[in-house]
Amino acid sequence: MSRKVYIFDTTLRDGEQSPGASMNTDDKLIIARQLLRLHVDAIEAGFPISSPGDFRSVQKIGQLAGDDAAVVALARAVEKDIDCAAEALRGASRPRIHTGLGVSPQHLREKLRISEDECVERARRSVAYAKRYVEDVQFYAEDAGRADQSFLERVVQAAVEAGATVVNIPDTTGCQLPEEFAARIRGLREHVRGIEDVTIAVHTHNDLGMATSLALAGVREGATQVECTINGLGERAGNAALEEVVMALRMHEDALDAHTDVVASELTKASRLVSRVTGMQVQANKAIVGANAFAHSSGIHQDGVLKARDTYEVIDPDEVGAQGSELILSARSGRAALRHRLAELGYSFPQTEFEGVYRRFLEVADQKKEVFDEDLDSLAQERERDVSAVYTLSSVQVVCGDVATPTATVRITDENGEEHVAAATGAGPVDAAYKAIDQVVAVHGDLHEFVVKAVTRGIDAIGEVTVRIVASGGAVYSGRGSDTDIVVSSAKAYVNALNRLIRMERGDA
Ligand SMILES: CC(=O)SCCNC(=O)CCNC(=O)[C@H](O)C(C)(C)COP(=O)(O)OP(=O)(O)OC[C@H]1O[C@@H](n2cnc3c(N)ncnc32)[C@H](O)[C@@H]1OP(=O)(O)O
Ligand SMILES: CC(C)C(=O)C(=O)O
Repeated sequence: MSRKVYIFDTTLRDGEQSPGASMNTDDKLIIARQLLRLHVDAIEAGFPISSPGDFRSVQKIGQLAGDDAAVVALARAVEKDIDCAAEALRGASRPRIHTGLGVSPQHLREKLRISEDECVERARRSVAYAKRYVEDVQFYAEDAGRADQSFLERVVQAAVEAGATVVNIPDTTGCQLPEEFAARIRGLREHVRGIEDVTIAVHTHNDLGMATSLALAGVREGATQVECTINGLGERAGNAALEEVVMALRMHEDALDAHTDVVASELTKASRLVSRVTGMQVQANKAIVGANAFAHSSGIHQDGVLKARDTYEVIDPDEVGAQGSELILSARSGRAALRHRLAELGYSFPQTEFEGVYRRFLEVADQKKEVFDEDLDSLAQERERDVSAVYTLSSVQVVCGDVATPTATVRITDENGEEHVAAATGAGPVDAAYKAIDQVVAVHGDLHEFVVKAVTRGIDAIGEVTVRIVASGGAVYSGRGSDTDIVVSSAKAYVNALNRLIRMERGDA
């Protein structure tokens, strides 16, 4: 059995420090319930001295969690903060006070304005003070990533001697390389006496986009607690994303000799919940939980995934509670994906006809970012109509606008393969196109009804036109056409209705 890595979720504390992600107590409770469903080991619920609301959040989450997770309250290395944290945690089954201070030259000199000796002394005192309230005291060495290593070891030694149960080594500014951070953890394990009896935690930030790598580098060197947030929320560029850490540890359990007890199938739900509650959108290409995490839009990838999912997917979407893989149809898609999606929608075409559908699909896809199911319905139905066509509209070109006389030129191919070209003017571009069509097609019907509607989404939607024409004998024929250009849809619909009229008159409808 590999080592267990404790997942310390700080979505409600560091995550909430993301600009724009503030949460009230009710918001925090909603998220805390989901964290419990995920089986995280510790929930950092807030910073009680910070505000009465955060105090209440810690209190309520302490009551909610029961024995299922440690509930953690943050405090500076300041007695009144620790008193307040202890008070908020009163009644929690598994309370933990998380106290500490900056240890880098920048933090000592510029922010705290204290000497190294004073820092060591404050670390010792604050841990010992917190121990008066709770057994479980976690010490953080803020900005450890930029600290002098031997000084960091001195401070951590003091915290361990004062009774810290967990020592948290943050790369607060996310500036280290993974191997540098790993060396810090290694150094601490080699030089701090008694550290083998405490949990080493890593708390990494994403300023260089390496928060997850940094956390895993720490785990490789013996850290057994990772601090992380859902969706990677957190101060500035955020923290290590919980979903990334959990899935990376699942995938590399043997290499890292480590596992977590997080219920991975709850990850997608957790991500969506946090996004909804905080109003912080998850970027589409976010690992594990982004909208595109299991979406494939290029033909080569789609073909591969259709043949065997693992050609391009290393995580089964079900494993993280996502709703399966998705094929996004675009101009980069190939025949395999189109044929597959058409079949799912209930359309199948012989190979010769399919090539025509594919060509039309590419024309539409070149005009649209994404081809939706409704577009495919339209394309497939259009193809089904075209198959029995007497006349096929090859192209329509119009000149129109408020100063031009609307003029249309149409190219129409008849059933013998002969191409006809005609041009006409009209009251508008559609009227002009219909008059040009009338010059080529041997029959005529009076336009009785003309309806246009967008069948797909967006400004680049496919517009579908339905017409009804009345033949000289009074019979009514309908026709339908679709295209991203509604003049083209209109012309196709008219030709489609005329084809029906002709076939009926010939008796072959
Ligand atoms: C790395 C991290 O993410 S740590 C967590 C960051 N989170 C937050 O800051 C959110 C909650 N913070 C707050 O609500 C407020 O900042 C409070 C209540 C903690 C303090 O408020 P104020 O008393 O008004 O102080 P202010 O925020 O202006 O400045 C922070 C003070 O704490 C000191 N301080 C900062 N960290 C520590 C620490 N770990 N231990 C001791 N003192 C500290 C600073 O040096 C500064 O002291 P100074 O006023 O003597 O210069
Ligand atoms: C409070 C500590 C752990 C922190 O958030 C940081 O150093 O980034």
